Amino acid sequence: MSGLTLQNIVKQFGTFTAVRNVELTVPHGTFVCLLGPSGCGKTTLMRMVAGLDLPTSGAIRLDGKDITNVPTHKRDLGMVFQSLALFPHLTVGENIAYSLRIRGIGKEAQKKRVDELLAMIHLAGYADRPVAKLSGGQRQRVAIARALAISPKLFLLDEPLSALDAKLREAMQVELRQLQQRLGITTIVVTHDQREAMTMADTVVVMNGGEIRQAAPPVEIYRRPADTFVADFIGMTNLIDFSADGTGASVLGASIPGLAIPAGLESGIISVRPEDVHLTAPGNAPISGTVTFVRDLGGTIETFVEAAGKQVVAVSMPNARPDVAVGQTVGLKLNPADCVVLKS
Ligand SMILES: Nc1ncnc2c1ncn2[C@@H]1O[C@H](COP(=O)(O)OP(=O)(O)OP(=O)(O)O)[C@@H](O)[C@H]1O
Repeated sequence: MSGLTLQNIVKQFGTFTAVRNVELTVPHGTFVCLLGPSGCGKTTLMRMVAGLDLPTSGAIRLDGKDITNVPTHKRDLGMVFQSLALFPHLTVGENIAYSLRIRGIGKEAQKKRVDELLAMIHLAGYADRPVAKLSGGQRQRVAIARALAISPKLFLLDEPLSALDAKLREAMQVELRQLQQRLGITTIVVTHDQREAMTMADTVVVMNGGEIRQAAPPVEIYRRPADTFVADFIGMTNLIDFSADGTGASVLGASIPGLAIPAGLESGIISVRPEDVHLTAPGNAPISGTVTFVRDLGGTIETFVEAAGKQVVAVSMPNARPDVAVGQTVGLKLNPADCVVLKS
């Protein structure tokens, strides 16, 4: 298969298991984000893909070839790691040309490639600038260009945008994704920022405790989280207890017929996105509650409702603004198809 395959990767540091039984396929030309809280094993996994660490067991294949024991410099990688800063005493052009120069590529070819890359990162004409005179965003673009100079098969970035302020960071996320799409390069990015992962990735790999909890396209991670950890980590969802009642489930003190509960499960948690909670008149829906807070964010309106002692959030667009006030009793409609039964 063309692309990267991780087969049953385990990494132990002494008796501590930092990465456990990771199976992952990254098809050629796709963009994967490794996402998870601090200490979940993202960097450890990335370092093994880069050849900076050896797995305790398991195999890594690139385009079908076993590269588990191949040293980093023979893996055909471009890397942007936090620890790999630009060379401060070199110019922008010299930084980008570095890996071409050590491969013995001629001066003319180096210059041509540097100009090509500078145009790609919107810094045409910057070749002779000292890197010390660049802004944070410009530096990050130069680090990206330097990693891409040799046209690697695999592009690895560990928290590449974390040092940038929020606005620049968002702009760079779009830029990085566009660049990757233009080049069609297989790319893996480590991040702990769910919004960043959802913006850029074809596949978001959510990790916790050294394990992959879910690997899926952003929309699926968002709409159909696999378990309570993923739902909670992605955030802004309603996590509601249910108990099976024969025809469906009892949720917030009311019966929701048609909710598909796996056989044998008597109770658990469902995830319902706030945009799938529909507010209606109290007699119009099985669940009723009291409005406790309304937050108008301009683009969306969030209505907080307390039902059966639990807080539920409903999100509406301004063109469907709910006519409700704090203290009012409302009905809550949940469509069984929008309720995701989570693994614990
Ligand atoms: N060389 C090492 N020796 C011992 N333990 C290590 C080593 N490297 C990482 N660990 C441990 O392995 C676990 C995973 O670390 P890792 O750096 O992969 O997490 P991470 O998800 O990248 O976190 P962060 O977002 O904070 O960088 C952590 O508990 C860490 O302390």
